[in-house]
Amino acid sequence: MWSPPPASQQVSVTTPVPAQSFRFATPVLPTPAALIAARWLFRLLTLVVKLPFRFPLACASLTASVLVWHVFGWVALAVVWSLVDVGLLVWWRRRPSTFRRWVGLRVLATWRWWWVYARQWQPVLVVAGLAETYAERHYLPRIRKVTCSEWADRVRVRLVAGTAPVDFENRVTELAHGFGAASCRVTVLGPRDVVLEFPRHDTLAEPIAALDVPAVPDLGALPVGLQEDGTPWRLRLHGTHVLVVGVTGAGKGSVIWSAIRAMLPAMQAGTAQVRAIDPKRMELSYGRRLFASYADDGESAVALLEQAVADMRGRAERYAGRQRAHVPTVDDPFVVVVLDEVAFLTAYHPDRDVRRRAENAIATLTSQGRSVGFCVLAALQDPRKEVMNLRNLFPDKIALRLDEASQVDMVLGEGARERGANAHLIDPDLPGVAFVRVEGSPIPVRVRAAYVCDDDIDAMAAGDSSTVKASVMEGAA
Ligand SMILES: Nc1ncnc2c1ncn2[C@@H]1O[C@H](COP(=O)(O)OP(=O)(O)OP(=O)(O)O)[C@@H](O)[C@H]1O
Repeated sequence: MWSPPPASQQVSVTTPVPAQSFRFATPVLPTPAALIAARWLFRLLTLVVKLPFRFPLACASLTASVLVWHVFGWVALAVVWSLVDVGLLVWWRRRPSTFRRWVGLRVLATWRWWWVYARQWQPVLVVAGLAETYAERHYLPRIRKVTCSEWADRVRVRLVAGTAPVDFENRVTELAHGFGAASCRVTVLGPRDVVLEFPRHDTLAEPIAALDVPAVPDLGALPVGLQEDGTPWRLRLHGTHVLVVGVTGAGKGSVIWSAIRAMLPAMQAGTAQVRAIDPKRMELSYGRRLFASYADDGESAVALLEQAVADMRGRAERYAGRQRAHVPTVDDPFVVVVLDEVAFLTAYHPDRDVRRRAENAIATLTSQGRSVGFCVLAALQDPRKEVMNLRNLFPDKIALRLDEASQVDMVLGEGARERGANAHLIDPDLPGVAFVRVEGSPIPVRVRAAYVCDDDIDAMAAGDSSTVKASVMEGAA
Protein backbone atom coordinates (compact mmCIF):
# COMPACT_ATOMS: atom_id res chain seq x y z
CA MET A 1 0.00 0.00 0.00
CA TRP A 2 1.22 3.56 -0.81
CA SER A 3 2.37 5.65 2.14
CA PRO A 4 3.67 9.27 2.04
CA PRO A 5 7.43 9.79 2.27
CA PRO A 6 8.55 10.25 5.91
CA ALA A 7 9.58 13.90 5.49
CA SER A 8 6.15 15.01 4.28
CA GLN A 9 4.58 13.32 7.27
CA GLN A 10 6.55 15.57 9.62
CA VAL A 11 5.60 18.89 7.97
CA SER A 12 2.32 20.25 9.26
CA VAL A 13 0.22 22.31 6.89
CA THR A 14 0.63 25.37 9.10
CA THR A 15 4.47 25.33 8.98
CA PRO A 16 5.68 28.42 7.09
CA VAL A 17 7.62 27.66 3.94
CA PRO A 18 11.29 28.30 4.69
CA ALA A 19 13.01 30.94 2.56
CA GLN A 20 15.61 28.45 1.45
CA SER A 21 13.19 25.92 0.06
CA PHE A 22 14.64 26.44 -3.44
CA ARG A 23 18.41 26.41 -3.79
CA PHE A 24 20.07 27.56 -6.96
CA ALA A 25 23.52 26.11 -7.43
CA THR A 26 26.01 27.80 -9.75
CA PRO A 27 26.45 25.53 -12.76
CA VAL A 28 29.97 24.16 -13.08
CA LEU A 29 31.16 24.41 -16.68
CA PRO A 30 34.51 22.94 -17.76
CA THR A 31 36.86 25.74 -18.89
CA PRO A 32 38.02 25.25 -22.49
CA ALA A 33 41.70 24.31 -22.73
CA ALA A 34 42.31 27.20 -25.17
CA LEU A 35 41.23 29.71 -22.50
CA ILE A 36 43.56 28.21 -19.93
CA ALA A 37 46.46 28.29 -22.43
CA ALA A 38 45.66 31.92 -23.33
CA ARG A 39 45.66 32.87 -19.67
CA TRP A 40 49.06 31.25 -19.09
CA LEU A 41 50.41 32.96 -22.21
CA PHE A 42 49.15 36.32 -20.95
CA ARG A 43 50.83 35.73 -17.58
CA LEU A 44 54.10 34.83 -19.27
CA LEU A 45 53.98 37.96 -21.44
CA THR A 46 53.24 40.15 -18.39
CA LEU A 47 56.23 38.61 -16.62
CA VAL A 48 58.52 39.24 -19.61
CA VAL A 49 57.39 42.88 -19.82
CA LYS A 50 57.74 43.45 -16.06
CA LEU A 51 61.08 41.69 -15.63
CA PRO A 52 63.31 44.52 -17.02
CA PHE A 53 61.60 47.01 -14.69
CA ARG A 54 62.00 44.75 -11.70
CA PHE A 55 65.57 43.62 -12.36
CA PRO A 56 66.96 46.24 -14.77
CA LEU A 57 70.64 45.47 -14.16
CA ALA A 58 70.32 41.69 -14.47
CA CYS A 59 68.20 41.98 -17.64
CA ALA A 60 70.58 44.51 -19.21
CA SER A 61 73.62 42.29 -18.45
CA LEU A 62 71.90 39.23 -19.88
CA THR A 63 70.81 41.04 -23.05
CA ALA A 64 74.29 42.55 -23.55
CA SER A 65 75.93 39.13 -23.02
CA VAL A 66 73.65 37.49 -25.59
CA LEU A 67 74.39 40.27 -28.10
CA VAL A 68 78.17 40.07 -27.60
CA TRP A 69 78.10 36.29 -27.92
CA HIS A 70 75.88 36.45 -31.02
CA VAL A 71 77.96 39.13 -32.80
CA PHE A 72 81.55 38.44 -31.62
CA GLY A 73 81.48 34.88 -30.31
CA TRP A 74 82.10 33.31 -26.89
CA VAL A 75 85.79 34.37 -26.62
CA ALA A 76 84.78 38.05 -26.75
CA LEU A 77 82.07 37.33 -24.17
CA ALA A 78 84.61 35.70 -21.83
CA VAL A 79 86.96 38.72 -22.22
CA VAL A 80 84.16 41.20 -21.51
CA TRP A 81 83.08 39.32 -18.39
CA SER A 82 86.68 39.03 -17.15
CA LEU A 83 87.07 42.81 -17.52
CA VAL A 84 83.80 43.39 -15.69
CA ASP A 85 84.95 41.09 -12.87
CA VAL A 86 88.28 42.89 -12.55
CA GLY A 87 86.43 46.23 -12.52
CA LEU A 88 84.14 45.00 -9.76
CA LEU A 89 87.12 43.69 -7.78
CA VAL A 90 88.89 47.07 -8.03
CA TRP A 91 85.69 48.88 -7.04
CA TRP A 92 85.23 46.59 -4.02
CA ARG A 93 88.84 47.13 -2.86
CA ARG A 94 88.91 50.89 -3.44
CA ARG A 95 85.41 51.95 -2.39
CA PRO A 96 83.95 49.13 -0.27
CA SER A 97 81.09 51.25 1.07
CA THR A 98 79.75 52.34 -2.35
CA PHE A 99 80.32 48.82 -3.71
CA ARG A 100 78.30 47.42 -0.85
CA ARG A 101 75.52 49.94 -1.37
CA TRP A 102 75.25 49.60 -5.15
CA VAL A 103 76.14 45.94 -5.65
CA GLY A 104 76.35 43.94 -2.41
CA LEU A 105 73.06 45.00 -0.85
CA ARG A 106 71.21 44.79 -4.18
CA VAL A 107 72.38 41.25 -4.83
CA LEU A 108 71.50 40.37 -1.24
CA ALA A 109 68.02 41.89 -1.68
CA THR A 110 67.38 39.80 -4.81
CA TRP A 111 68.52 36.67 -3.00
CA ARG A 112 66.44 37.43 0.09
CA TRP A 113 63.39 38.29 -2.06
CA TRP A 114 63.51 34.93 -3.73
CA TRP A 115 64.85 32.60 -1.01
CA VAL A 116 63.16 33.99 2.09
CA TYR A 117 60.13 36.01 1.12
CA ALA A 118 58.74 34.86 -2.28
CA ARG A 119 59.17 31.18 -1.38
CA GLN A 120 57.56 31.36 2.02
CA TRP A 121 55.15 34.24 1.48
CA GLN A 122 51.98 32.22 0.90
CA PRO A 123 52.35 29.65 3.72
CA VAL A 124 53.43 32.22 6.30
CA LEU A 125 50.66 34.69 5.46
CA VAL A 126 47.96 32.02 5.28
CA VAL A 127 48.97 30.49 8.61
CA ALA A 128 49.27 33.96 10.19
CA GLY A 129 45.71 34.68 9.06
CA LEU A 130 46.60 37.44 6.62
CA ALA A 131 45.14 35.80 3.51
CA GLU A 132 41.61 36.92 2.59
CA THR A 133 38.83 34.90 1.01
CA TYR A 134 35.99 36.33 -1.04
CA ALA A 135 33.49 34.42 -3.20
CA GLU A 136 35.54 31.26 -2.73
CA ARG A 137 38.68 32.92 -4.10
CA HIS A 138 41.82 33.57 -2.06
CA TYR A 139 43.58 36.93 -2.05
CA LEU A 140 47.10 37.49 -0.71
CA PRO A 141 48.88 40.80 -0.05
CA ARG A 142 51.52 41.17 -2.77
CA ILE A 143 55.27 41.78 -2.38
CA ARG A 144 56.14 44.91 -4.39
CA LYS A 145 59.83 45.18 -3.62
CA VAL A 146 62.50 43.88 -1.25
CA THR A 147 65.43 46.11 -0.34
CA CYS A 148 68.24 45.52 2.13
CA SER A 149 69.93 48.01 4.42
CA GLU A 150 73.02 47.18 6.47
CA TRP A 151 70.93 45.69 9.22
CA ALA A 152 67.45 44.87 7.96
CA ASP A 153 65.29 43.70 5.05
CA ARG A 154 62.50 46.05 3.99
CA VAL A 155 59.62 44.28 2.28
CA ARG A 156 57.20 46.66 0.59
CA VAL A 157 53.74 45.15 0.44
CA ARG A 158 50.55 46.00 -1.41
CA LEU A 159 47.59 45.18 0.81
CA VAL A 160 44.44 43.42 -0.35
CA ALA A 161 41.68 46.01 -0.90
CA GLY A 162 39.43 46.15 2.14
CA THR A 163 42.16 45.23 4.65
CA ALA A 164 44.08 47.61 6.90
CA PRO A 165 47.72 47.93 8.01
CA VAL A 166 46.59 47.17 11.54
CA ASP A 167 46.06 43.52 10.47
CA PHE A 168 49.82 43.32 9.88
CA GLU A 169 50.62 45.30 13.04
CA ASN A 170 48.67 42.72 15.05
CA ARG A 171 50.63 39.82 13.51
CA VAL A 172 54.21 41.10 13.84
CA THR A 173 55.23 38.21 16.08
CA GLU A 174 53.90 35.59 13.62
CA LEU A 175 55.60 37.36 10.70
CA ALA A 176 58.92 37.67 12.53
CA HIS A 177 58.97 33.98 13.41
CA GLY A 178 57.62 33.00 9.99
CA PHE A 179 60.49 34.70 8.16
CA GLY A 180 63.14 33.83 10.74
CA ALA A 181 63.73 37.37 12.05
CA ALA A 182 64.09 38.63 15.62
CA SER A 183 61.31 41.18 15.15
CA CYS A 184 59.11 42.85 12.57
CA ARG A 185 58.10 46.48 12.29
CA VAL A 186 55.29 47.83 10.14
CA THR A 187 55.46 51.28 8.56
CA VAL A 188 52.55 52.71 6.58
CA LEU A 189 53.63 54.56 3.42
CA GLY A 190 50.18 55.25 1.97
CA PRO A 191 46.87 53.62 1.07
CA ARG A 192 47.37 49.84 0.73
CA ASP A 193 51.11 50.45 0.87
CA VAL A 194 53.11 49.21 3.89
CA VAL A 195 56.70 48.26 4.58
CA LEU A 196 57.65 45.33 6.80
CA GLU A 197 61.10 45.70 8.33
CA PHE A 198 62.87 42.50 9.41
CA PRO A 199 66.25 42.94 11.18
CA ARG A 200 68.90 40.48 9.96
CA HIS A 201 71.06 40.92 13.02
CA ASP A 202 70.98 42.89 16.28
CA THR A 203 72.74 46.20 15.76
CA LEU A 204 72.41 46.97 19.44
CA ALA A 205 74.11 43.83 20.73
CA GLU A 206 77.34 45.64 21.66
CA PRO A 207 77.42 48.24 24.46
CA ILE A 208 77.73 51.83 23.25
CA ALA A 209 80.43 53.93 24.89
CA ALA A 210 79.51 57.40 26.20
CA LEU A 211 78.75 59.63 23.23
CA ASP A 212 80.56 62.80 22.27
CA VAL A 213 79.24 65.82 24.09
CA PRO A 214 77.64 68.16 21.57
CA ALA A 215 79.28 71.60 21.46
CA VAL A 216 75.89 73.35 21.42
CA PRO A 217 73.32 71.04 22.99
CA ASP A 218 69.88 71.00 21.44
CA LEU A 219 67.73 70.52 24.54
CA GLY A 220 64.91 69.28 22.31
CA ALA A 221 67.03 66.49 20.77
CA LEU A 222 69.85 65.34 23.03
CA PRO A 223 71.91 62.42 21.67
CA VAL A 224 71.65 59.65 24.28
CA GLY A 225 72.27 56.47 22.31
CA LEU A 226 71.54 54.72 19.04
CA GLN A 227 68.40 53.55 17.30
CA GLU A 228 68.22 50.09 15.79
CA ASP A 229 68.92 51.47 12.30
CA GLY A 230 72.22 52.94 13.51
CA THR A 231 71.03 56.55 13.61
CA PRO A 232 71.34 58.56 16.85
CA TRP A 233 68.61 58.25 19.43
CA ARG A 234 67.76 61.79 20.41
CA LEU A 235 65.84 62.49 23.58
CA ARG A 236 63.74 65.60 23.99
CA LEU A 237 63.78 67.17 27.42
CA HIS A 238 62.87 70.82 26.81
CA GLY A 239 59.10 71.11 26.57
CA THR A 240 58.28 67.68 27.95
CA HIS A 241 58.69 65.28 30.89
CA VAL A 242 60.22 61.84 30.57
CA LEU A 243 59.53 58.66 32.55
CA VAL A 244 62.14 55.89 32.28
CA VAL A 245 60.74 52.50 33.31
CA GLY A 246 62.65 49.25 33.74
CA VAL A 247 63.32 46.46 36.20
CA THR A 248 66.38 46.62 38.41
CA GLY A 249 69.52 46.42 36.28
CA ALA A 250 67.68 47.38 33.08
CA GLY A 251 69.91 50.42 32.61
CA LYS A 252 67.81 53.37 33.79
CA GLY A 253 70.97 55.02 35.05
CA SER A 254 72.52 54.98 31.56
CA VAL A 255 69.55 56.89 30.09
CA ILE A 256 69.71 59.50 32.86
CA TRP A 257 73.48 59.93 32.67
CA SER A 258 73.51 60.07 28.87
CA ALA A 259 70.94 62.88 28.99
CA ILE A 260 72.94 64.78 31.64
CA ARG A 261 76.13 64.29 29.62
CA ALA A 262 74.53 65.64 26.45
CA MET A 263 73.41 68.76 28.36
CA LEU A 264 76.83 69.37 29.91
CA PRO A 265 77.90 72.48 27.92
CA ALA A 266 74.54 74.14 28.69
CA MET A 267 75.01 73.28 32.39
CA GLN A 268 78.52 74.73 32.32
CA ALA A 269 77.23 77.86 30.57
CA GLY A 270 74.46 78.21 33.17
CA THR A 271 71.57 77.95 30.70
CA ALA A 272 70.54 74.55 32.07
CA GLN A 273 70.64 73.11 35.57
CA VAL A 274 69.96 69.71 37.07
CA ARG A 275 68.38 69.22 40.49
CA ALA A 276 68.81 65.60 41.53
CA ILE A 277 66.95 63.31 43.91
CA ASP A 278 68.73 60.06 44.63
CA PRO A 279 66.98 57.94 47.28
CA LYS A 280 69.24 54.93 46.59
CA ARG A 281 72.38 57.10 46.99
CA MET A 282 74.07 54.91 44.40
CA GLU A 283 73.15 56.36 41.05
CA LEU A 284 73.44 60.14 41.10
CA SER A 285 75.61 60.68 44.16
CA TYR A 286 78.67 59.92 42.06
CA GLY A 287 78.28 63.10 40.03
CA ARG A 288 76.93 65.22 42.84
CA ARG A 289 79.17 68.17 41.97
CA LEU A 290 77.36 68.58 38.67
CA PHE A 291 73.99 69.32 40.22
CA ALA A 292 72.52 72.65 41.28
CA SER A 293 70.88 70.86 44.21
CA TYR A 294 70.84 67.31 45.51
CA ALA A 295 68.65 65.35 47.93
CA ASP A 296 68.84 61.75 49.08
CA ASP A 297 66.19 61.32 51.78
CA GLY A 298 62.44 61.84 51.97
CA GLU A 299 62.40 65.22 53.74
CA SER A 300 65.14 66.84 51.67
CA ALA A 301 63.67 65.39 48.44
CA VAL A 302 60.27 66.90 49.17
CA ALA A 303 61.92 70.22 50.05
CA LEU A 304 63.79 70.14 46.72
CA LEU A 305 60.58 69.38 44.81
CA GLU A 306 58.61 72.11 46.61
CA GLN A 307 61.39 74.62 45.91
CA ALA A 308 61.21 73.66 42.21
CA VAL A 309 57.44 74.22 42.29
CA ALA A 310 57.92 77.64 43.92
CA ASP A 311 60.56 78.63 41.32
CA MET A 312 58.31 77.42 38.54
CA ARG A 313 55.38 79.47 39.86
CA GLY A 314 57.58 82.54 40.23
CA ARG A 315 58.69 82.20 36.63
CA ALA A 316 55.15 81.60 35.39
CA GLU A 317 54.03 84.77 37.20
CA ARG A 318 56.79 86.80 35.51
CA TYR A 319 55.93 85.36 32.11
CA ALA A 320 52.15 85.81 32.47
CA GLY A 321 50.86 88.00 29.66
CA ARG A 322 54.40 88.75 28.40
CA GLN A 323 55.99 85.54 27.15
CA ARG A 324 54.43 82.28 26.00
CA ALA A 325 57.49 80.10 25.49
CA HIS A 326 60.64 79.55 27.52
CA VAL A 327 64.04 80.32 26.01
CA PRO A 328 66.93 79.06 28.19
CA THR A 329 69.14 81.90 29.46
CA VAL A 330 71.49 82.34 32.42
CA ASP A 331 68.76 84.25 34.27
CA ASP A 332 66.06 81.74 33.36
CA PRO A 333 67.84 78.40 32.92
CA PHE A 334 66.17 75.22 31.77
CA VAL A 335 65.62 73.19 34.97
CA VAL A 336 65.64 69.40 34.92
CA VAL A 337 64.49 67.66 38.09
CA VAL A 338 66.02 64.19 37.94
CA LEU A 339 64.24 61.70 40.17
CA ASP A 340 65.80 58.27 40.51
CA GLU A 341 63.31 55.65 41.74
CA VAL A 342 60.32 57.97 41.96
CA ALA A 343 58.25 55.23 43.69
CA PHE A 344 60.37 55.69 46.81
CA LEU A 345 58.65 59.05 47.28
CA THR A 346 55.19 58.25 45.88
CA ALA A 347 54.65 54.73 47.30
CA TYR A 348 57.36 53.28 49.53
CA HIS A 349 58.24 56.11 51.93
CA PRO A 350 56.91 55.26 55.42
CA ASP A 351 55.73 58.85 56.13
CA ARG A 352 52.31 59.47 54.58
CA ASP A 353 52.81 63.22 54.65
CA VAL A 354 56.06 62.95 52.66
CA ARG A 355 54.31 60.75 50.07
CA ARG A 356 51.40 63.19 49.73
CA ARG A 357 53.61 66.28 49.45
CA ALA A 358 55.94 64.58 46.96
CA GLU A 359 53.03 63.47 44.79
CA ASN A 360 51.50 66.97 44.83
CA ALA A 361 54.80 68.57 43.87
CA ILE A 362 55.50 66.09 41.06
CA ALA A 363 51.95 66.47 39.73
CA THR A 364 52.27 70.28 39.77
CA LEU A 365 55.65 70.25 38.03
CA THR A 366 54.58 67.78 35.35
CA SER A 367 51.27 69.48 34.64
CA GLN A 368 52.49 73.10 34.61
CA GLY A 369 56.26 73.09 34.12
CA ARG A 370 56.67 72.37 30.41
CA SER A 371 56.09 75.81 28.95
CA VAL A 372 58.14 77.67 31.57
CA GLY A 373 61.26 75.52 31.17
CA PHE A 374 60.89 72.90 33.91
CA CYS A 375 61.25 69.21 33.10
CA VAL A 376 60.94 66.11 35.27
CA LEU A 377 63.12 63.15 34.25
CA ALA A 378 62.05 60.27 36.48
CA ALA A 379 63.07 56.62 36.75
CA LEU A 380 60.72 53.88 37.92
CA GLN A 381 60.91 50.11 38.33
CA ASP A 382 57.25 49.17 38.56
CA PRO A 383 54.80 51.01 36.31
CA ARG A 384 51.59 49.78 37.95
CA LYS A 385 49.05 52.41 39.05
CA GLU A 386 49.23 51.41 42.74
CA VAL A 387 52.90 52.34 42.68
CA MET A 388 52.84 55.39 40.43
CA ASN A 389 49.50 56.91 39.51
CA LEU A 390 51.11 59.97 37.90
CA ARG A 391 52.60 58.18 34.90
CA ASN A 392 50.09 59.72 32.47
CA LEU A 393 51.43 63.17 33.32
CA PHE A 394 54.68 62.22 31.57
CA PRO A 395 54.22 62.76 27.81
CA ASP A 396 57.34 60.77 26.88
CA LYS A 397 58.10 57.33 28.23
CA ILE A 398 60.93 54.88 27.77
CA ALA A 399 60.36 51.15 28.28
CA LEU A 400 63.57 49.34 29.22
CA ARG A 401 63.37 45.66 30.19
CA LEU A 402 60.03 45.05 31.93
CA ASP A 403 58.76 42.22 34.11
CA GLU A 404 55.50 41.40 32.36
CA ALA A 405 53.97 41.71 28.91
CA SER A 406 51.03 43.66 30.33
CA GLN A 407 53.38 46.42 31.49
CA VAL A 408 54.40 47.35 27.92
CA ASP A 409 51.11 49.05 27.10
CA MET A 410 51.06 50.65 30.58
CA VAL A 411 54.30 52.42 29.70
CA LEU A 412 54.16 53.03 25.96
CA GLY A 413 50.40 53.27 25.51
CA GLU A 414 47.75 50.97 24.11
CA GLY A 415 48.74 48.80 21.19
CA ALA A 416 52.50 49.24 21.68
CA ARG A 417 53.11 45.54 22.33
CA GLU A 418 51.04 44.52 19.30
CA ARG A 419 53.20 46.84 17.22
CA GLY A 420 56.32 44.96 18.27
CA ALA A 421 57.51 46.69 21.47
CA ASN A 422 58.40 43.49 23.30
CA ALA A 423 60.08 45.21 26.24
CA HIS A 424 59.33 42.20 28.45
CA LEU A 425 61.44 40.03 26.13
CA ILE A 426 64.56 42.23 26.15
CA ASP A 427 67.59 40.11 26.92
CA PRO A 428 68.85 40.72 30.50
CA ASP A 429 72.36 40.71 28.99
CA LEU A 430 71.50 43.87 27.04
CA PRO A 431 71.09 46.59 29.67
CA GLY A 432 70.24 49.99 28.20
CA VAL A 433 68.11 48.48 25.37
CA ALA A 434 64.64 50.00 25.32
CA PHE A 435 61.60 50.74 23.23
CA VAL A 436 60.49 54.33 22.71
CA ARG A 437 57.93 56.14 20.65
CA VAL A 438 59.55 58.81 18.57
CA GLU A 439 57.69 61.95 17.62
CA GLY A 440 55.25 61.70 14.74
CA SER A 441 55.13 57.90 14.61
CA PRO A 442 52.94 55.40 16.44
CA ILE A 443 55.53 52.67 15.80
CA PRO A 444 57.79 51.93 18.79
CA VAL A 445 61.48 52.09 17.98
CA ARG A 446 64.15 49.88 19.56
CA VAL A 447 67.07 51.86 20.97
CA ARG A 448 70.08 51.47 23.24
CA ALA A 449 71.38 54.10 25.61
CA ALA A 450 75.09 54.82 25.68
CA TYR A 451 76.85 53.69 28.84
CA VAL A 452 78.38 56.54 30.85
CA CYS A 453 80.91 54.89 33.15
CA ASP A 454 82.35 56.25 36.40
CA ASP A 455 85.42 57.66 34.62
CA ASP A 456 83.17 59.57 32.22
CA ILE A 457 81.22 61.00 35.16
CA ASP A 458 84.49 61.98 36.87
CA ALA A 459 85.58 63.74 33.69
CA MET A 460 82.23 65.48 33.42
CA ALA A 461 82.34 66.60 37.05
CA ALA A 462 85.92 67.84 36.62
CA GLY A 463 84.53 70.02 33.83
CA ASP A 464 87.79 70.89 32.15
CA SER A 465 89.09 67.35 31.82
CA SER A 466 90.73 66.50 28.52
CA THR A 467 88.25 63.66 27.89
CA VAL A 468 85.22 65.88 27.83
CA LYS A 469 87.03 68.70 26.05
CA ALA A 470 88.16 66.32 23.33
CA SER A 471 84.70 64.97 22.77
CA VAL A 472 83.24 68.50 22.79
CA MET A 473 85.60 69.36 19.95
CA GLU A 474 84.65 66.20 18.04
CA GLY A 475 80.96 66.89 18.59
CA ALA A 476 81.43 70.35 17.18
CA ALA A 477 83.24 68.99 14.15
N1 LIG B 1 73.55 51.29 28.32
C1 LIG B 1 74.25 50.32 28.87
N2 LIG B 1 75.13 49.63 28.13
C2 LIG B 1 75.84 48.64 28.69
N3 LIG B 1 75.75 48.26 29.99
C3 LIG B 1 74.91 48.92 30.77
C4 LIG B 1 74.12 49.99 30.26
N4 LIG B 1 73.34 50.46 31.25
C5 LIG B 1 73.64 49.74 32.34
N5 LIG B 1 74.59 48.81 32.07
C6 LIG B 1 75.14 47.82 32.99
O1 LIG B 1 74.06 47.33 33.79
C7 LIG B 1 74.28 47.61 35.17
C8 LIG B 1 73.00 48.10 35.82
O2 LIG B 1 72.64 49.34 35.25
P1 LIG B 1 71.85 50.45 36.04
O3 LIG B 1 72.35 50.58 37.44
O4 LIG B 1 71.83 51.67 35.20
O5 LIG B 1 70.43 49.81 36.09
P2 LIG B 1 69.16 50.41 36.77
O6 LIG B 1 68.02 50.12 35.86
O7 LIG B 1 69.39 51.82 37.18
O8 LIG B 1 69.03 49.47 38.03
P3 LIG B 1 68.54 49.86 39.50
O9 LIG B 1 67.10 50.22 39.40
O10 LIG B 1 68.79 48.63 40.31
O11 LIG B 1 69.41 51.03 39.91
C9 LIG B 1 75.38 48.68 35.18
O12 LIG B 1 76.20 48.54 36.29
C10 LIG B 1 76.16 48.40 33.94
O13 LIG B 1 77.14 47.45 34.16
